[in-house]
Amino acid sequence: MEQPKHSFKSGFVAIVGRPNVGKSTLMNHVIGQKIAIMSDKPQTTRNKIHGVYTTDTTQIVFLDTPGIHKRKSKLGDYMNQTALNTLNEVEAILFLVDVSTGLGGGDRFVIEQLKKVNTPVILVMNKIDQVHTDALPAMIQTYHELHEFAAIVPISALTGNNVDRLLDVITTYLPEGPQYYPNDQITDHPEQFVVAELIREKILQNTREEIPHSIAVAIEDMKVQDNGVVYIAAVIYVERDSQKGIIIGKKGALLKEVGKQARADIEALLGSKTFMELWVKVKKDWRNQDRVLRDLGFRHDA
Ligand SMILES: Nc1nc2c(ncn2[C@@H]2O[C@H](COP(=O)(O)OP(=O)(O)OP(=O)(O)O)[C@@H](O)[C@H]2O)c(=O)[nH]1
Repeated sequence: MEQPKHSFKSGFVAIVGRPNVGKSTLMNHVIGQKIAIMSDKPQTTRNKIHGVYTTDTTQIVFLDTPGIHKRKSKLGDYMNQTALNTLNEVEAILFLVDVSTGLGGGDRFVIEQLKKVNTPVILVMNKIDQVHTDALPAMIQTYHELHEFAAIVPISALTGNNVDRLLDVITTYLPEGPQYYPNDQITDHPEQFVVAELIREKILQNTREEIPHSIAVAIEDMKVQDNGVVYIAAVIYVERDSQKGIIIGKKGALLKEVGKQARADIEALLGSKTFMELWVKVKKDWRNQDRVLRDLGFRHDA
């Protein structure tokens, strides 16, 4: 994946909210025809990707964080540590509430969890088509007193009212970053693109110009093992033997460091322990080989 020439902003945003507040409706509206990735396979990881919104200048990856919605578990009133880890890692959290039913116990529970993380929380007051606008200021005040939200955006996910503004607000919280996903690729394995991109990023961060941005990372295997650990086998493709040597480093030191740094990010993203194997292979002129490009999940315009 080439780095875009102009500045590109990207990042992960978690959506939280009790059942029925309109999370799926919002996603359908935002992603619409631009739907890039929707996995209907049973979850291989705990953080499901809801959808990916891509424009010329931005990519927002929306994550579902199932753990936070649970009021009770076997351990009682406990909070899923995985969900908390995710919420700490994302750029922003969208907290959806339903203004037509008002503030409920479910909302209060989620707010308590949100207080445990430092990530900016955008309060999204959904279903404003169901209430008179005069009623909104008092509702906003009620939420305002419960938590210090980074922003409060009233919307109707159903009609699309004010959703553009919500996207603008989200964008202000995104750092400059790569386009993690291709524009129009439909895949059952959305996580693999991100995992590959994170490994590639760590290689570039740990090397100098001698390793071009054109290196590619292909995920050969990614599966959840019986013990819950996600096994990842990845191949790093370079064009020359000298590049292979650089990436492996003295006694494998550089590759080890790349693996360590990538794993930390990947574990935070997936919410699971991982075991990762990395290989470096030389594939001369791989950039000109169409089939290889497709195997690597590359866009044709890349
Ligand atoms: N009037 C109105 N109805 C909405 C709006 N957004 C969602 N709904 C309706 O609310 C219901 C629940 O919406 P969903 O998008 O399924 O809610 P969800 O949060 O994804 O629900 P879970 O999957 O149970 O977590 C559906 O009947 C939607 O049509 C809105 O802005 N206005």
